[in-house]
Amino acid sequence: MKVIQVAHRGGEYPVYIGQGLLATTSVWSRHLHGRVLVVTDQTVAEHYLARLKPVLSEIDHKQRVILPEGEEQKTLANWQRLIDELVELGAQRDATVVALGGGVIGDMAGFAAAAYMRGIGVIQVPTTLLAQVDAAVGGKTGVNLAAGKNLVGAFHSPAAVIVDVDTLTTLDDRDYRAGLAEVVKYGAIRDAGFLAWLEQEADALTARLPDALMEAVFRSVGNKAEVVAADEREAGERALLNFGHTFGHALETATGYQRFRHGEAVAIGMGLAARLSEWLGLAPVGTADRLLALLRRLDLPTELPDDVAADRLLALMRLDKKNAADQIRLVLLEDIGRAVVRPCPSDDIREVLMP
Ligand SMILES: NC(=O)c1ccc[n+]([C@@H]2O[C@H](COP(=O)([O-])OP(=O)(O)OC[C@H]3O[C@@H](n4cnc5c(N)ncnc54)[C@H](O)[C@@H]3O)[C@@H](O)[C@H]2O)c1
Ligand SMILES: O=C(O)C(=O)C[C@@H](O)[C@H](O)[C@H](O)COP(=O)(O)O
Ligand SMILES: [Zn+2]
Repeated sequence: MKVIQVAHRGGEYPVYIGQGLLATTSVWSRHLHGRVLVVTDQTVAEHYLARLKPVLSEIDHKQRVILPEGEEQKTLANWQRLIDELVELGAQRDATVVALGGGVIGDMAGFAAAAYMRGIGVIQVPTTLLAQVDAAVGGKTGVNLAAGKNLVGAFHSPAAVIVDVDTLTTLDDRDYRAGLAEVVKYGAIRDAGFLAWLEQEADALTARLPDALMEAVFRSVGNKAEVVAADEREAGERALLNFGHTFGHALETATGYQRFRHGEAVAIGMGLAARLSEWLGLAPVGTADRLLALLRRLDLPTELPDDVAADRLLALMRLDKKNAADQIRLVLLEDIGRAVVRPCPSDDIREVLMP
């Protein structure tokens, strides 16, 4: 097992990465306090809820809630359901929420923990690649609105993150590949050496070879941990983690959170942001093609669908949380491994939305 410590304003928390951790009581014991609410979704419950038995057997007051799955379920209504479950459990300030699942469960359960009694503990137990390399670390929690992605939420650091890479064996191909998009993101924005390694290991990664996969998870979490420790509340550098997301979130919202996985929308968005970076003369010619080639090798989508209008996407991008002074602010590349945030006029953005 490897452990990465993540610093935050209240102290630090460990991210444990290894095999068989769901049932390793010694990893869990010092982080479980008070009454325990385990939050998961149907598919994850079928695969993994029983594995928590040894860990939960000593807890007298516990409850589990199994939510319907999918991005369209990351709603205030389901968040409210979690709050109601905490009340019914008699959870007090010392209670613990266990978020067992992908990023949807992690964001929603984390937000319930952030809000209930103004904040109780949460242990993030990510079971998708995307959640292991990104969503579970850093304390961003929240839900979507019909008007926009993650528009309601809070920063709430977990007490611990338990990454059991064994869970990735049951993940379907589409969700696995979606997770690779966020892995590529770290290489693109801040770690050119990692991107070169990903190019070398693309086949091993699509085949889920254990050594390559473990290395990808570890290096991704390391990158994320460094960024969020330096800028927990997104006052500066953390915004770079939003590379591809301004386009991606607009695409997810425009399609009712039902057509694209988050990672797929981010892959399309990273391609657009890279093309725009080149068109603006910010990144050297060839930067976008290199990134797009890697995304395609990983079987990720890179093109906008024909039936989503550019003006609809632009309208949704105006609601992005990075914006200020009525300007859309985008994460752009200066090169592979170097990113910046820049205000961008709509006419420039149209260049890549309507090429
Ligand atoms: N908080 C953050 O910093 C952050 C970062 C990145 C993404 N996110 C959010 O994460 C969400 C996307 O997360 P996701 O890609 O994990 O999607 P998800 O949570 O919807 O999970 C995808 C699917 O995989 C299934 N699943 C989960 N684990 C499984 C396993 N081990 N075996 C088989 N099936 C399994 C789920 O039931 C679901 O159907 C988005 O809402 C995104 O906004 C948040
Ligand atoms: O941790 C962050 O910061 C990120 O931006 C990571 C993103 O991958 C993630 O999708 C996040 O939820 C986006 O946050 P938002 O603030 O743009 O909604
Ligand atoms: Zn993301």
